[in-house]
Amino acid sequence: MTSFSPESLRTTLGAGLLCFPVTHARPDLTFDEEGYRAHVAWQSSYPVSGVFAAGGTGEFVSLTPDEVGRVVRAAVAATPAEKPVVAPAGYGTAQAVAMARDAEAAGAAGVFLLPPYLTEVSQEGLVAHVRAVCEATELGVIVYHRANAAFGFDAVRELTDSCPNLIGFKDGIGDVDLMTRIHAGLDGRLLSVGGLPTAETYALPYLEMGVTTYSSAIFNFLPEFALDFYTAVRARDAATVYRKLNEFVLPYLTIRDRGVGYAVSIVKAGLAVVGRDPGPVRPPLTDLTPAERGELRALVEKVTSA
Ligand SMILES: O=C([O-])C(=O)C[C@H](O)[C@@H](O)C(=O)[O-]
Repeated sequence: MTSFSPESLRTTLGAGLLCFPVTHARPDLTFDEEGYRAHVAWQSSYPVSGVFAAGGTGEFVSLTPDEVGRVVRAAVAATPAEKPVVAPAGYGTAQAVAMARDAEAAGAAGVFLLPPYLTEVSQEGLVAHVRAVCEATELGVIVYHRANAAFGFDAVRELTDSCPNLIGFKDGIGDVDLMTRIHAGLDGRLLSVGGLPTAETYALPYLEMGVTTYSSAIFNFLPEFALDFYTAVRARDAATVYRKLNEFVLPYLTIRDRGVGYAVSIVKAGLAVVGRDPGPVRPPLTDLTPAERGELRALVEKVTSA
């Protein structure tokens, strides 16, 4: 059982960088639990504020519900007890509710609610979906504003009024208007999380909208770089942030943007480049080509030898 109340989870997560580990796969695409545990143990030995198992970067969409349970339990086992592990929930409402319940049983400290699968959704339906998940668990819940789960401000306010354990809002759309409304209108009720692909790109301007933390996929393979970047953001050290954007993040985006879905594939490639190969991505994602991996290697070597 977790020692984190929804309120203590909100405060803890907001105080540092968030770790979103990739999910390790063997060449035959089965879950490589041993490799995953070693990776999470390494990642959570750094001063991150929380570990989000099997999120977008963790290829949630390609895992079966049974595998999600195994990944969450492996993450809980590999993470020091004082750090919260947040478990994913998603697909339709019934499946998301079942995952939220299992998160508690697995020893997770919170639930990360990913967008419903496939269908278009109305604001009313989205509110009912989130409310059902919040009511199914005592854990703090963070919703992911992305794709078809595009919340309007009224829906967010309605949910904060009716769901005391809704603690966080992660923006994966780049919705400046909404993030400003949440910051200005909800008086810190929700933890705002920066969650766009390669979140470092937006971290400094987002801080002005009360977004004190973000999910760093780069942290998977360049933890020191990602933590130094986060420290510079929180210190509002714009010169350092822009130097680091120029030396690594922006050229990295150029490689990432060569392929659809590469925001995740490039992270697994980055780990392979630093000698910690997590195995291939699962379909429908595709791996970087050898030439693209070579470019990434040159970029990583430049930033690690500087
Ligand atoms: O659900 C996820 O895994 C994310 O969206 C987090 C990523 O880490 C993203 O913020 C990024 O690519 O930096």
